[in-house]
Amino acid sequence: MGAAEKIWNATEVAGTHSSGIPSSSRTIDHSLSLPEMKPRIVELFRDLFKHWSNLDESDFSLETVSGGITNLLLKVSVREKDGSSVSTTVRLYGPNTEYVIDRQRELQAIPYLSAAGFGAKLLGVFGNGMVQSFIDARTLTPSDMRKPELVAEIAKQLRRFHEVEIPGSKEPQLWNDISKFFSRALTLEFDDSEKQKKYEMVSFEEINQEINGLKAMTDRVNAPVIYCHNDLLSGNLMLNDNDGKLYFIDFEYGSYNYRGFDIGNHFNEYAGYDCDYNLYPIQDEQFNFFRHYLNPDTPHEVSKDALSALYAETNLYMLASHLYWALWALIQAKMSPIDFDYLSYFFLRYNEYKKQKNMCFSLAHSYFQNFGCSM
Ligand SMILES: Nc1ncnc2c1ncn2[C@@H]1O[C@H](COP(=O)(O)OP(=O)(O)OP(=O)(O)O)[C@@H](O)[C@H]1O
Repeated sequence: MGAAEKIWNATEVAGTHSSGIPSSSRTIDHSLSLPEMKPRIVELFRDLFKHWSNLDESDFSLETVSGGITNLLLKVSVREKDGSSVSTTVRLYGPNTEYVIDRQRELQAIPYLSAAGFGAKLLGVFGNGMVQSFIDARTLTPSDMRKPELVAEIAKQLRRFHEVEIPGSKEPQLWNDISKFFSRALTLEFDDSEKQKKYEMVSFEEINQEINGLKAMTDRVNAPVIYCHNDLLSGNLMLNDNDGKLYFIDFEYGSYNYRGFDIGNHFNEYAGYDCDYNLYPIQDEQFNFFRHYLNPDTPHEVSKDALSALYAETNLYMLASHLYWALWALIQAKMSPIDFDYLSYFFLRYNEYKKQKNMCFSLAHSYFQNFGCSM
């Protein structure tokens, strides 16, 4: 058993899931270089993991895994006294990410998701980040994500994910989050005059009407409320090619939410990093996903009506995913230190919403006519 597992088991034995995780109030400055960061990370590890407190600084090695769009992710390998090596990741939360991410919500859910076999194991938390186990797998690309054999596996796992119960409120967060993002986005001011001009082109009155109209429409759909990942893009899916194990990672946006939102949001991610929405899955591809999601053991037994119902639900909530990330991008345009054209990203997502709206609404209307209001 590796040390990481030893720590994990110890924390589980120590008591209820969330209370047993080692924690430290230390923070690590995001802007330091790796050599400057190293002694601070070593101190943090000594603080969190007492059985590593006697190791030398030279027993620790650091490398960057990813800048991520949101966080800085480091791989920290620890050489133990017996010569074995344990690999962990240290995630440093990006500055100002608290404007769009509820860290308490994330930390509350991780131990339960982890106990159900999802994601990396949570080993420790600190002032501005967390330590997790290192997953030995490769990150999927957007084109991997649509390969039929992987689609089946993703759909099955998403179904299992949606069955995890997280204690606390079961209230769906979609419209609460959209409303929070909307209020925050409404009163931004940019020092850069070009950005300010672009921002002033946003019609919040129109967006508000769209939010209300879409909410009224989705309220007519009886979408199950379950624990959702809410950000299932290819970068959050990892695959170990040797044993075929697929990992869902990064639960920052996880919450109780509508089933159709999680699936529709995942389908939007087929557009990939170039945001080519022509790559959105066609009906046959969606049905393939739905079959494995609805009936993982006997996918070919799913009825046509069940497929049509989930099709209408998913494609209505797919619109909500565009509104959600469009408003998120406005806040990021102001708050994020990352050099990315978030304002253009707002227009991209909002224009795609407008482009798809009529098609998705008429799909839902014809579903309501044929099958009544409840799906
Ligand atoms: N526990 C882990 N073990 C190994 N690699 C990991 C682990 N967690 C994340 N990664 C790698 O780092 C990348 C970024 O991680 P993550 O998605 O958690 O960061 P992020 O800043 O939230 O990114 P984004 O905002 O783009 O989703 C992942 O795509 C994956 O390649």
